[in-house]
Amino acid sequence: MEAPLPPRESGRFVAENSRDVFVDLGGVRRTAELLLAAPSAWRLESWKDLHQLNPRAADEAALNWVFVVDSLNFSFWSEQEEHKCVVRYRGTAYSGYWALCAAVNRALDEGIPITTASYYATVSLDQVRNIFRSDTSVSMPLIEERHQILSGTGKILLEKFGGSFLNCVRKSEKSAQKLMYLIVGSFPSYRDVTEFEGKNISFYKRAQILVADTWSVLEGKGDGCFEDISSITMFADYRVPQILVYLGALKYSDELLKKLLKGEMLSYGDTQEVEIRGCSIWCVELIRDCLLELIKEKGEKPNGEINSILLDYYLWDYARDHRDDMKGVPFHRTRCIYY
Ligand SMILES: Nc1nc2c(c(CN[C@H]3C=C[C@H](O)[C@@H]3O)cn2[C@@H]2O[C@H](COP(=O)(O)O)[C@@H](O)[C@H]2O)c(=O)[nH]1
Repeated sequence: MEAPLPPRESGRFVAENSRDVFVDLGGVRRTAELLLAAPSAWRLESWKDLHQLNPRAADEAALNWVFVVDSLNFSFWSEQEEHKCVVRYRGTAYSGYWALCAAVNRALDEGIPITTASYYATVSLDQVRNIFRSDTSVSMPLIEERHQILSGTGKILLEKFGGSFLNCVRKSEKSAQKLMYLIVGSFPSYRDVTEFEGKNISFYKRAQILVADTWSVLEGKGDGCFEDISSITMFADYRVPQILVYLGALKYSDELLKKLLKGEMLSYGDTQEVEIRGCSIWCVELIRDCLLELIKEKGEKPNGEINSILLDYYLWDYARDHRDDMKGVPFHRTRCIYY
């Protein structure tokens, strides 16, 4: 099989050939203007400042936390919004992605070394059920897949990288692209690839967010000082497309919108599912270009990196904070281990 197009080129190819999802340039500009007004929010330090469950440190243990979390960072949506997995941790109830982080931190507090490869390489399904137990009657989705991925990934990390993700990062020689391809080459569950209009394409959503979270947890310094970090695209999940539609930067055909409003599921690799993910990647690339233009027009210099990672983080957090406003805009329901 020929090598898939890299994520950015895949996004562009999908956007140029999409039939049910469209980038709206007026909405792209309006979203760039919204972001321009909030420069303090989308900065690298926000990864720790805004999120109490993220590690405070920038050391090997923090990296191994990021690695386990991003290996399991997929598919948290529930059939009914009101019945979902919730993890209570230090007095706060967390759902979705944050329920995963809360469960990892709760396990560590309970003395379970969930971020140590020699532990999770041989973890049992019962132990995984206990670690990710919900405080409601709704369990975290795909718990058996999470067990498979944990033990398989732990074994590979032990065999190839001495049990520490830091060794994998160091092999990338401070290149974000090298690290991304080292991750997808070493760990099968990160191979987020599919076919569209006869071409092999890749979104590598979890591999890209793992590179981004590595950059963030190391605060862009030392082993995390990637000279090509801005080549990483937005992470094609099921939340950022929803906020892009809400902000008018992305549009769905009536037929697709009707399907999503009915709660119909899309399978991983379906044409419309690929169009939503690919157009989202390309849409955020255009928002970033437009934002850089606006800053230049204002005669200002960007303070620090302005890249698709920070825009993605900001949009994802914005979606979390505006969940109620977005009630009328559906997210697409795909059950898979890739996002
Ligand atoms: N595009 C994008 N997708 C992201 C994230 C994150 C978490 N990153 C945070 C951690 C550190 C940074 O500070 C980020 O704020 C999770 N996801 C995806 O969302 C979905 C979960 O959504 P919900 O069901 O509402 O919790 C699921 O597909 C998950 O894989 C992101 O940043 N960008």
